[in-house]
Amino acid sequence: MTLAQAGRDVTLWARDTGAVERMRATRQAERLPEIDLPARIDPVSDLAALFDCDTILLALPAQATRGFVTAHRDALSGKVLVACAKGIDLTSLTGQTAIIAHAVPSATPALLTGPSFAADIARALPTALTLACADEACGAALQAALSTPTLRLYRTADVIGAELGGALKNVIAIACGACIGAGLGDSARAALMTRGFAEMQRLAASLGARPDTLMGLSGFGDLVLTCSSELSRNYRYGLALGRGESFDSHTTVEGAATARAVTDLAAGRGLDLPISAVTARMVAGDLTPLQALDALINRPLKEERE
Ligand SMILES: NC(=O)C1=CN([C@@H]2O[C@H](COP(=O)(O)OP(=O)(O)OC[C@H]3O[C@@H](n4cnc5c(N)ncnc54)[C@H](O)[C@@H]3O)[C@@H](O)[C@H]2O)C=CC1
Ligand SMILES: O=C(CO)COP(=O)(O)O
Repeated sequence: MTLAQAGRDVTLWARDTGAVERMRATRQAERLPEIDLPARIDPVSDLAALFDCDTILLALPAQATRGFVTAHRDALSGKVLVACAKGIDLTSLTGQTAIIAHAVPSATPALLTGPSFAADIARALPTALTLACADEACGAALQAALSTPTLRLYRTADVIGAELGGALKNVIAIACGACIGAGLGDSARAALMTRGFAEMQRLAASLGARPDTLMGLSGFGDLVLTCSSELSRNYRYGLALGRGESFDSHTTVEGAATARAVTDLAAGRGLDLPISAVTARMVAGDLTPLQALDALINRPLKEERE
């Protein structure tokens, strides 16, 4: 939307031919109601249309990326593939760019991440994001190509750090939603955000991320947004958990699978990540929010820096 508003031609591929036909007919997308698609967006359902595109943004749920890039590795060969998903793949326990690199070795993987709700960007509200690419020349070219008058991109070569910030904040957002949903208050949420951020930094450092990346838009920035806005699906899912209500199972909630992945990664590294661990158990239905609180608040007292 923002690229088309800025005058670039955009091909929008989707697998659902009915949805594509409706987008072509109504010039609106069902997930972004009441916002008109700019004329420069061309919705298509034939993957062959991507053969002419040298840069492709992949906006699939994180757990779907592996299957998609593996199935379409020939069509994606040699392209610049920009992952937009925020999650850790449960099978490989890796981020999106490692999945792309493994499935399509001839592609150049990159990542677009940071605090942004789709509806805000589509409405041309001001937004700042992180563009991460290990190939620095490609990263600079992408930064220029994907920035618009309302979307300001910052660049980094620390792909691991940017990926982990975006993935891990979703787990903490579920915990924060559960906290508010269970009526535990804003002070408790601030504690969860802060101690949750410490867990994000600890795991990211053990996986090779640069500390300053976690302090940036892709880490701290997205944590703040996702833990404090009811526009976030991860936060709303947490709210439902806290209230003991059900949640629409068709809605993409990346933090649910990533909480499990974080538990596996932490176990393999001997890391203690208590908020992520109780969140994974709440998601699995093994712990109520009040039992989670009990488990966290009764831990042995310690120094804050530990
Ligand atoms: N919606 C938002 O505001 C933001 C979303 N993201 C991230 O983008 C990723 C996708 O999120 P949304 O677009 O919001 O989710 P969504 O659930 O609205 O859309 C995902 C789309 O992928 C399609 N899809 C699923 N599996 C597929 C497959 N195997 N092949 C082809 N298409 C498939 C679905 O049919 C759906 O149209 C997530 O990781 C999310 O964290 C990141 C920043 C903001
Ligand atoms: O990543 C997002 C905001 O930056 C979107 O958050 P949700 O997936 O929780 O809706």
